[in-house]
Amino acid sequence: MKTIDELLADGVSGKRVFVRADLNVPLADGTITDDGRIRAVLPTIKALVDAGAKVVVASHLGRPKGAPDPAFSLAPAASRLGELLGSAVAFAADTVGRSAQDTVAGLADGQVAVLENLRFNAGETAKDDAERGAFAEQLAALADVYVGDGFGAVHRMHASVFDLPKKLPHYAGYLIATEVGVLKKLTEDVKRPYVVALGGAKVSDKLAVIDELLKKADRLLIGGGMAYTFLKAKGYEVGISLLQEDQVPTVTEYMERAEKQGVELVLPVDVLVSREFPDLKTKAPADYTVVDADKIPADQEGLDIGPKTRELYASKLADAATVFWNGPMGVFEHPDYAQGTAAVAQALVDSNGFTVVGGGDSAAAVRTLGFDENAFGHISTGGGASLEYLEGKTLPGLAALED
Ligand SMILES: Nc1ncnc2c1ncn2[C@@H]1O[C@H](COP(=O)(O)OP(=O)(O)OP(=O)(O)O)[C@@H](O)[C@H]1O
Ligand SMILES: O=C(O)[C@H](O)COP(=O)(O)O
Repeated sequence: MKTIDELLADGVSGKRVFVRADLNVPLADGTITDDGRIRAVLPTIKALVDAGAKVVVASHLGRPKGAPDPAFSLAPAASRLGELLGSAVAFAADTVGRSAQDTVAGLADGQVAVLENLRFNAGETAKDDAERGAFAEQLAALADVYVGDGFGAVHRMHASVFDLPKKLPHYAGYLIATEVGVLKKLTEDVKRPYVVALGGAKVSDKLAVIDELLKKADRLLIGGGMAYTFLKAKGYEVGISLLQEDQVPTVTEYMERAEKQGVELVLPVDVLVSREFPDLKTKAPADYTVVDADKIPADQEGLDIGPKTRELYASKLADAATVFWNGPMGVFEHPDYAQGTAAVAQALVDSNGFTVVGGGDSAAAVRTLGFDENAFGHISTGGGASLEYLEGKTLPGLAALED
């Protein structure tokens, strides 16, 4: 994989450099609640600015349905990027249309533009190679060189991640180089016990990873929205909790395999349940109760791990030599449901092992709950991406940069 240092050594002054970043930041009412992913790509953008490149930054945000949707505009991320750079950043109101073309054409050397959300175009995420390729062609017309630095999205077979680098000279940015360097350590000689904690809400994406983790980890702790598919597989009532019903047989098989292979698969023993999802805007006190994991009422949903589980998970993390944690243990955006996530974060801070936190929301949770980033071995910007990397999968965005 050629890195940005080689590009800089060759000189990029006056060249249009397309930087595929992951600016998929958490937003509340249009305000960024954690800018970690923007800060993570700054070294790459700054180096290009200093070298006199015309920097064209592109990213997705959320999961809009292939058409413009103001709720998913990248405008807040563009203005935050400008603040962090300390200079104005141009913003194109579309991704490949007239606004993008004019904005890029108007860039002076050392200036930065951000394009509107890549996923406002159906071609970005299209399954059809030709459709993706056609969109990549339009993106390629905006640049001379490609720098891949959106680590959080490298597991996606998307036009800007996979097809575009094939059409332009391509390099890996500093973030991708750092992320791969650290995660590689977890795939090569991992120190044991190796404990993996999994939670979050992207359950269908992440359940598949367990298949591979069962071969690698000594202990798996399951929390967050992921836990309820396991509790269901144990035959428990999960009420209206997040559930991947079609995955129940697979999860049953995982539990059997874990037992056979001597991998400890640890599930919540108690949970915080409520009749309603909390108000994340007002953060009004939630109306919840603590119940044992086999006593979830049919009309309620599990929104965090309970106090007994917090203690149990902390004890299961205490002797770990290596920890990988992806996905909050509960709806941490509301203070009443942040306790499980905070307990796991604290256990990592207390650990003497090498600790890695992966995921946009997990990283945001750690920071918004007031933990010092330096207390962790590494905070990865990729959730699904880091999990799939650990799985040993070929990631489209890395494969394209290696070509
Ligand atoms: N029990 C639960 N029910 C519903 N949502 C939950 C539950 N537990 C956690 N969540 C939600 O999971 C979300 C984070 O999940 P996600 O899988 O996206 O995490 P991540 O891996 O850190 O991020 P990413 O994969 O996007 O980088 C949070 O918004 C949180 O509120
Ligand atoms: O948040 C993430 O994990 C990345 O930005 C990728 O987003 P996606 O899961 O919507 O592809």
